[in-house]
Order: sequence, then structure tokens, then C-alpha cells
Amino acid sequence: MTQPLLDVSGVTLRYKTPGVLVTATERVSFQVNTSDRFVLLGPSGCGKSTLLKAVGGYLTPSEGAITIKGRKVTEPGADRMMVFQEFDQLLPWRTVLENVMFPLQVARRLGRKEAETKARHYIDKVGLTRAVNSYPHTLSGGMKQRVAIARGMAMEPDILLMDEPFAALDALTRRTCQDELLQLWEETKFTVLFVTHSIAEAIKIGNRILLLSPHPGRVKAEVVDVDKVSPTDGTAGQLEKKIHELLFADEAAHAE
Ligand SMILES: Nc1ncnc2c1ncn2[C@@H]1O[C@H](COP(=O)(O)OP(=O)(O)OP(=O)(O)O)[C@@H](O)[C@H]1O
Repeated sequence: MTQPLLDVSGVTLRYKTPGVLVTATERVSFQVNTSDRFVLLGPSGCGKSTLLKAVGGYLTPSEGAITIKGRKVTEPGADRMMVFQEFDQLLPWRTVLENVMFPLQVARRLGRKEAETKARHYIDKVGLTRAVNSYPHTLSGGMKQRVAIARGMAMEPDILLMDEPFAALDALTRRTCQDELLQLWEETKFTVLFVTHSIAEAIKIGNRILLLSPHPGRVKAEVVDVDKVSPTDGTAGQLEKKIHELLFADEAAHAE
């Protein structure tokens, strides 16, 4: 069997808070293959962001292990770039071009010219050619998220980690950004691990979806071959209903 790109194996993550140890995820396992659009889906508080941060190397599991291409994740690295929900993830004193160039120069240690060429290429890809010299405060939320995506993709990481990147956008911009992300994926087939609490977004973005229980960290099920559902013939609606039932079955039973 070929090695997965990302292997999350029996991972438990806890937060130490004064007087309490909060368990955010417990013994969660999943594997992501190259070119997957793998979605972590579950309600607020089930541990999605915590898992993503651990894959990013920002948190250390108290049990289990995370490996990328067989290498154990112990700290953040340029092989895993993150895109967050918040609009303030860009450096406000740098232009769009400089924001995208910055990690290329600092983390990849590319020379100015090479970094600029690469940055411009990805800025073009997200449709922001005309905004290269703009500062973040002059951009809309959707434009800022596109810059963050360009910055992540320009690093050509092994995996792009996206934490509800479109959740703070209005419905129309959100849909446009989702479409653009899928278009970019068609062009480059990058691997993405995408966190969302929206079932519809998970079905639209993912080819595989891991359903996390409302009880932190418990895996409910994995849905594969999401690509095979069609947005127009009703199968997407059926899958959405099924996922909803899977996620909330126990809660409904208890509520009765
Ligand atoms: N810094 C922290 N300190 C203490 N507990 C935390 C911290 N961050 C998260 N938690 C707790 O860990 C659990 C999982 O949180 P996490 O943010 O990973 O969930 P989530 O599924 O991403 O939720 P959301 O969609 O609301 O971001 C929750 O119980 C949360 O309260």
C-alpha cells in the first residue's frame, strides 16, 4: 500500500487551562492522500481547528502521532501552509505582492526576483493582478482571503491547511471563493485539508469528508467519493441529509 501524504494516528489533544485539562480531540485517526480535498466537518467545539493546528505543528498531541510523508510533525514548517478565517492574517504594512513574497523570501529563502515572479504568478491565479500594490486595509474580505490563499499556494506546500477560510464572507462572495478554490484545484491538484461546520460547504469542497461528533474528537464516519454526487440531480441534497443524520443521530435520540 502506498504511504499517505498525511497520517493522523490515534491523536488526542488537550489544552491545559487553570484547574482543568480540556480534551479537544480524543484518539482521532485519518489519512489524507496526495491531491485529496479532505474536509473535517463537525459542529462548533468538536475539535476541528485544534486538529488542524496540530497538523500545522502548533500543538503537540498528548497521545498518537502526526506524520507528513512519513516525517513526524513536531513544529510548524513550510511544507504545511495555513489559511485562517480571520481577515487580519495579512501584514497590514505590506502590499499584496509583499505579503505573498514575504514567506517565499524568509522561509523558502528565495531571492527577490524569483520570489516576485512566483508571487505574481499566484496573485494572477486568484484574480488579483490589479491589486498587487494595494495594502490589505483597502481590500474587501473576499480579496484578503484570496491573498492568503495565494500566499499559501505560492509556497507550494505539501498540504494547504484551511480553517473555515470563507466563513466570515457574505453568501455570494463565499460561493464565488469556493468556486475559485475548486478551479485552482483543477489546475494544480494541490492537497488541501479543509475545516468547516457547513455540511453544504463540505460537500461542495471535499472529495472525502471526516465527520466529527459534537462530542469532541469522536469520529462519526468518513464519507468518500463525494465527487460523484451531482449538485443538480438531487444526490447532493440526499448526501447532505444523510450527513446531518449521521452527525446528529445520537442527539436526536437523546432529545426524544
Ligand atoms: N486555547 C484553548 N484553551 C482551552 N480550550 C480550548 C482552546 N481552544 C479550544 N479549546 C476547546 O477545545 C475544544 C475544541 O475546540 P476547537 O476550536 O478545536 O473546535 P472547533 O470544532 O474548531 O470549533 P469552532 O468551529 O467553534 O472553531 C472546545 O471544547 C474548546 O472550548
